[in-house]
Amino acid sequence: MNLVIEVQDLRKVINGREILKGVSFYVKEGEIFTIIGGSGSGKTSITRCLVGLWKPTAGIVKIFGEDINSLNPQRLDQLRRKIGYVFQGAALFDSLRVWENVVFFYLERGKMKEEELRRIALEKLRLVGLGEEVMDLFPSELSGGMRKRVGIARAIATEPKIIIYDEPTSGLDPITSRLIDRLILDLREKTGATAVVVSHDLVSAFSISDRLMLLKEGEVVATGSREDFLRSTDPFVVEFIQSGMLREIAETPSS
Ligand SMILES: Nc1ncnc2c1ncn2[C@@H]1O[C@H](COP(=O)(O)OP(=O)(O)OP(=O)(O)O)[C@@H](O)[C@H]1O
Repeated sequence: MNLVIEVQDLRKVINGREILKGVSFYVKEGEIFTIIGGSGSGKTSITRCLVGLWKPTAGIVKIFGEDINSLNPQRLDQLRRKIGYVFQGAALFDSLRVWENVVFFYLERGKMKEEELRRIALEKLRLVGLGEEVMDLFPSELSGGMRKRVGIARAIATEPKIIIYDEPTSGLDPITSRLIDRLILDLREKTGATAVVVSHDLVSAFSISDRLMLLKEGEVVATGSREDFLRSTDPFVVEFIQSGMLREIAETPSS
C-alpha cells in the first residue's frame, strides 16, 4: 500500500484557540479521500497544513514520505508543484482570459511561447469537458459550473500527483454538482492523481469517495468507507447523514 499522505496528531492553535485537535489520517495512492464536516470544523485548515501554507503547532504531515515541515523552501516548492489546489469559488483572475487562467503557473514564469501555452490550456480544458469555445472568454462570461471546471483545469495544468478540491460543489445546483462529481471521478481515471476533497455535500462525498473522514470542532469523529458510515451507530455520524439527506431532498427540484 503506497501512502501519498500521512498525517499524525496534527494540531493547530490560532490566537490561543486550538482549531485542529490531534487529527490523524492517511491517503493511499489513487484514492479519493473526502473530509466532511460542518462549517468551521477545520476542513480547510487541514488542507492548508497539507500544502505547507500553515505550519502545524504540533504533529507530522508527510507527503510522499517527506515531512513537509522539515524541508527547505526550495524542496517545499518542488513538493508543492506535485499538488494541484482547486480553490473554493474557483478564484479565477477576472482580468485574464480562460486560457491565461489555466496556464497561469507557466505564464507567470514567462518562459514559454503563447502558442505552446494555448496548446497546454486547450489540452487541460478538454480534460474537464470544455474546449476551444471558452479559451478567449473572461471568467465573468462563464456559468458557475464552467468556472469550477476552469479552476480544475488550472489545478491540473502542472500535472500534479495530488489534487485538493476545496468544496468543489459549493454554490452549484444539484444537477451541476453531480456533473462535477463525475468529472472528479473521470479525472482520477485519466490522470491517476490522488484526490483529497473537502466537502459538506454528503451526496457528493458518498458518491465519489473511496474513504471519508468526518470532523467535528477540529477532531476526527469517524473515518471509513461509505458503507462504514451508513452502518455507524455513532450519534454524530447518524445525525450528520440524516441532515445531509434532508438537505439534498429539499434542494432537488421536483419533476
Ligand atoms: N486565519 C484564521 N485566523 C483565525 N481563525 C481561523 C483562521 N482560519 C480559520 N479559523 C478558524 O478555524 C476554525 C476552522 O476553520 P476552517 O476554515 O478550517 O473550517 P471549515 O471546516 O473549512 O469550514 P467551512 O466549511 O465554513 O469552510 C473556524 O473556527 C475558523 O473560524
